Amino acid sequence: MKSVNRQLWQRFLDIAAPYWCSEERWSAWGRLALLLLLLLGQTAFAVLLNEQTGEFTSALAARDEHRFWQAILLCLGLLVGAVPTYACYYWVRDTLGNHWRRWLTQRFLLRYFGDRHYYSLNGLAALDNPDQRIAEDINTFTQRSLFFLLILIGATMQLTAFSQVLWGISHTLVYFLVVYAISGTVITLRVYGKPLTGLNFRQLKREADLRYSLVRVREKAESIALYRGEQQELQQIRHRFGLAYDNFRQLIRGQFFLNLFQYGYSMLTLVLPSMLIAERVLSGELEVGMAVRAAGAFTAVLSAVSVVIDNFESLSRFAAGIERLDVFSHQLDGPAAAGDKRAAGRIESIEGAPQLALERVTLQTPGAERVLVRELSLAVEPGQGLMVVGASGCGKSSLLRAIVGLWDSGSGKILRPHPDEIMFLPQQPYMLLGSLRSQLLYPRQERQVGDQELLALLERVNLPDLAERSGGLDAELDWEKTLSMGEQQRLAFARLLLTQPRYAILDEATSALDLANERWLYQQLMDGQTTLISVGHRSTLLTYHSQVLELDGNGGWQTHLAQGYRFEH
Ligand SMILES: Nc1ncnc2c1ncn2[C@@H]1O[C@H](COP(=O)(O)OP(=O)(O)OP(=O)(O)O)[C@@H](O)[C@H]1O
Repeated sequence: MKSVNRQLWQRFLDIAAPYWCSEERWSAWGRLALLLLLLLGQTAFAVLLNEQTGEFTSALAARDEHRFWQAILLCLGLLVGAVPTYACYYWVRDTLGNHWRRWLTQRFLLRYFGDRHYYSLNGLAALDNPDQRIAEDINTFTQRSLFFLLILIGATMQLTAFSQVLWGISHTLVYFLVVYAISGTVITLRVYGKPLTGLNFRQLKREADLRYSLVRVREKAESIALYRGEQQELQQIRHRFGLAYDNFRQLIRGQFFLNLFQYGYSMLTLVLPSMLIAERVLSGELEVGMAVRAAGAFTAVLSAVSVVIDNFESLSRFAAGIERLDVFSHQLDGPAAAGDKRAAGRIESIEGAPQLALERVTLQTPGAERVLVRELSLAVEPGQGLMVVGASGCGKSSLLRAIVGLWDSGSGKILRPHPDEIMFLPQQPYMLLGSLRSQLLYPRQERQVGDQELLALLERVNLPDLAERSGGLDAELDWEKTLSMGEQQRLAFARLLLTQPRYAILDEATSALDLANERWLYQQLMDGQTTLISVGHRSTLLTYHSQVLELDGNGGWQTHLAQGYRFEH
């Protein structure tokens, strides 16, 4: 238990500490200091109010009108200061939490998009739902961290302030409290600690899985509708909901036993302090008001020493969230940090080379299940296009992935020009959410290109009326749903013509087009300075390339001159 807790504490620090040392540290520490001041104010007001409550109760018992009204007036005066102190406390706390969340989200996002982790971590079994971790777990982390930090500090202040009051009234009550609180905390941690944290961890995952399956239905609505796959989807979503539901049922059960313990523990204290000092009040040694003060101080000290017990449910949820963020953070630090002992080696990458070349490249699938290409060496000189051919599943797309650096399992060396000089067109074009203008400029939105040039570009890819019928270059539509696959492929080609990279890698990028359109687009590309590397199943494409690389699917390969090559696939 001890080592688990220490680990958790370390994990917490790993995630939390960078913000407090960052460029925002001064405002962060400033806000925290203000919060502590406000907390101190809260404790002071609580002590003073408790004192005056005892005072006017004693005044009532003594039927002393003057003393009573004096205490009431003082109480009201204290409230004038207490109310804004309490309200400001929450305002400052939540503002600090919000700033921390912004900073931490930004940091995770940069790491997620850096080194293309969003791609390499995709589908990793150890890392479910990174989206939920970024959108929700970070928010919960920052809010809960402040919440617990402050209640711990608040509890310490409360303990210091009220235990003095209580000590002045009765030593027995203090001794009793210490034993009572320690035993309660130990029982809670021992009995409920692990199971509740585990259940909360699973709950977060299952809720995220459920949401993801619903998002998928929204994204793939048309395919599901065409297949009439509603029953299958419904079953799948029900299954995921069932898992979340069952886990939550277990959580409720665990929570029930925790509540039984918590309420038994705290309700006993309604009578215990009065029982322990009753004799001294009855004998006249203490005033009645003292009993009220003692009860108030007792409750305050008890809630201070019982913070773990009282907040155990949310603490276990917090611990589960820390674990999820910690795993995510380690995955973002790279495979070595995440403990990924991949069987295969890595293909070395050299960027900024004058031309594309492969030196003794052996390419494997990411999990090293299959060797797709063995010891491949070739160079693609400028103007000398390469066409990759072979039967379906032999590894053509995978080789292209390796060429652009997405896959690197294997050995050998790939030399490639600077990434800005290469553009990849996948078979399924990516249509971003945004205007027609941003589709054309993607992925470099910052370029200043005039409307006339963009309209001319649309004409060049045989989409002359697209802007007009869509409502102009700035119209925002769901392009993936409103354009046919062939139109999307032509739009993607327009990006290529606009960018005019030195190398274009086309993975069946014209598969949905008729031959005339395909010929027209390739011809446009040939007029520029772009060297092509294509995967395709049509022999008509050979014309635009100088060499052919043929893969046999078992690691074997052969190169041929494109001219005179006989297409067999
Ligand atoms: N992420 C992955 N993990 C493991 N294996 C994969 C992965 N992606 C693809 N594969 C496997 O790698 C092999 C090559 O796939 P690839 O997509 O490169 O084939 P291809 O030659 O482009 O096929 P097609 O002509 O049908 O598009 C296939 O057997 C495929 O199942």
